[in-house]
Amino acid sequence: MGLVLYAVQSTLRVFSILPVIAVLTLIAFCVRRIYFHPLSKYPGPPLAKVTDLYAAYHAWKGDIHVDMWRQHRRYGPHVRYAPNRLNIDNTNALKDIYMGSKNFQKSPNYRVLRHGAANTLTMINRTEHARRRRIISQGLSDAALRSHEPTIMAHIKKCFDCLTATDERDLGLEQPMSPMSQAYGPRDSWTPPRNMSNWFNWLTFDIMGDVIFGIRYNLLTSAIHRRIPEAIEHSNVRVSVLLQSPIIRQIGRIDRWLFPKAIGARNQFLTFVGGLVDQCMKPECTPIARTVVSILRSSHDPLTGDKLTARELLAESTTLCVAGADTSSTALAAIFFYLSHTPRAYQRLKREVRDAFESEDEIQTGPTLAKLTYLRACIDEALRMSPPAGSSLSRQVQAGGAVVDGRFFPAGVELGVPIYGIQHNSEYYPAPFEYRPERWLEGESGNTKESVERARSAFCPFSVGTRGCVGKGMAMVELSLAVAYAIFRYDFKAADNDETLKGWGFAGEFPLEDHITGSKMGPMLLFKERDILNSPVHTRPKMQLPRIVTQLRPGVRPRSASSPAIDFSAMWKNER
Ligand code: HEM
Repeated sequence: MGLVLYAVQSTLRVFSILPVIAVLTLIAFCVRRIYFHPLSKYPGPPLAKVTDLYAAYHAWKGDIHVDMWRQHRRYGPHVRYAPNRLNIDNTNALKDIYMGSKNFQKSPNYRVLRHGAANTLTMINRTEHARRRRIISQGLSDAALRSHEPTIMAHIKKCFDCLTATDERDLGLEQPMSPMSQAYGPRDSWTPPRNMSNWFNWLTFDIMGDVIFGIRYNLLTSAIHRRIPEAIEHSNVRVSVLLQSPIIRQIGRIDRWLFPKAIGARNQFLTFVGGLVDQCMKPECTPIARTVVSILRSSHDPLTGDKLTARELLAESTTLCVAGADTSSTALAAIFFYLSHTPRAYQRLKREVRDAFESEDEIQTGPTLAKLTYLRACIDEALRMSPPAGSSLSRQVQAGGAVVDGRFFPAGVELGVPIYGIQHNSEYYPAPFEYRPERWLEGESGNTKESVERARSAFCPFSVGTRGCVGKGMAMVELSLAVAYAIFRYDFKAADNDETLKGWGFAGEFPLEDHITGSKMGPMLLFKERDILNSPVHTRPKMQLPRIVTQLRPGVRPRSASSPAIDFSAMWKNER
């Protein structure tokens, strides 16, 4: 009996000291992370030094890009933003991490972004990635872009035709549109306010569907698939949290009950894209024009001769679709937001574009568009202030360590440069919260060659180096054509009650919630057809440019002697 009592008492004693052991272990764990970690000498938010749940919280909230910027203002250029992760806010780090030493790989956390097989964006291993990228680049090469351009332009025209439709009922059309000129006459009064985030989401998804798969989603004209961009936004909330703190998924899949809506949305999207790829892979599917998938199906790695398997093709096309649509629509919404709230820039851009072209059919990539330096400056300035992917893209130091910004970092540590943060660093951009396209133009507003180069050196909305955006050329074509076309053909202005400006914007900027890419609202804009007939007569000589074919899926654009092959890389050569 006494023995039993003794056993019970001992058990109770052990149980009573368990919480004490747990607390001591936790303290030891925190002390180790704070004081005995290779990053312990770097400052940062106290909670972030102990757990990556700090970063996960801001990813969930959507203000991680702004918080990273804020922490640099508080602690300086080096901020420990998670126990094993350091953010560095200068151009030395941008060069060293993304463009310099080969001793970096993407953070293993990128695995949470995978849909089934690994893809170019989520691949960690450098050699594997290089092989895959050599194949993917063929689908987005300059030659491929030239064949995609008429499709892109046709969707842009359709978008503005729809959103300026005289008949409001047309906005919810369930049928594919009839030829635009018949269905939509010119509008000579202001449209009601249009939510441009929606319109640009629909536009860019239609473009990606057509260019990648040769399939029309028709989000611009039909409500049937409009839930897809929303589904991606929901899904991104969960994934952005897991990217910061993958342990949330590893511990008993608690993400399933934290984000049930996001998981449902992801499955909805994957089923949708899976269906598209299935259609494209059928032998009888022969698209009218070249699509990215049709190019990738027949491409092989020039070094190894490898081709993509069906599974890899699915993973790649899904990624291209998401990576390309979401980001470009955010960029477009930001550009229109800043133009509609900066009359000086808007007026100057109007003059530049309207003087350059005599008819909308002249608007295409080529020497004239490339000469529109203010247009390019307006786009860059919007990408600087509201980068569609604004947080820090972590890279892991490999065996042997790496020197970054003059300091040595051992293997296993993760480093990154916050994109929104460095693009708001006043060392590179005086008055960083002001929309000033002129800052990109040498000789204007006191800009010197050095000051413009300094601004360029920190500009990284597409990231830089071998893991920089493979779709940058295509994105810049989309943005330039859409802005030039809208400016040429319409007048637009912000709605008086533009909700975009209220509530969740930061320092008067276009408000973005950063969940890997930015989710957005607005701007609310009104459009009116420009009165071309009564505008001042152009005095410049008419340029000999070929007309572009405007119907949807027109095939490869015809070339003539007056239409030299365009070197897209040269057009955007200032970019890295
Ligand atoms: C304004 C539009 C765009 C922006 C701001 C943008 C931004 C970026 C950024 C910052 C990265 C690096 C991501 C990282 O390291 O984690 C990236 C990578 C990537 N982007 Fe874009 N992107 C845009 C448009 C596009 C388009 C149109 C496509 C496809 C057609 C695309 C496809 C990709 C792919 C596949 C990668 C992975 C590249 C690699 O790791 O080799 N993006 N993009």
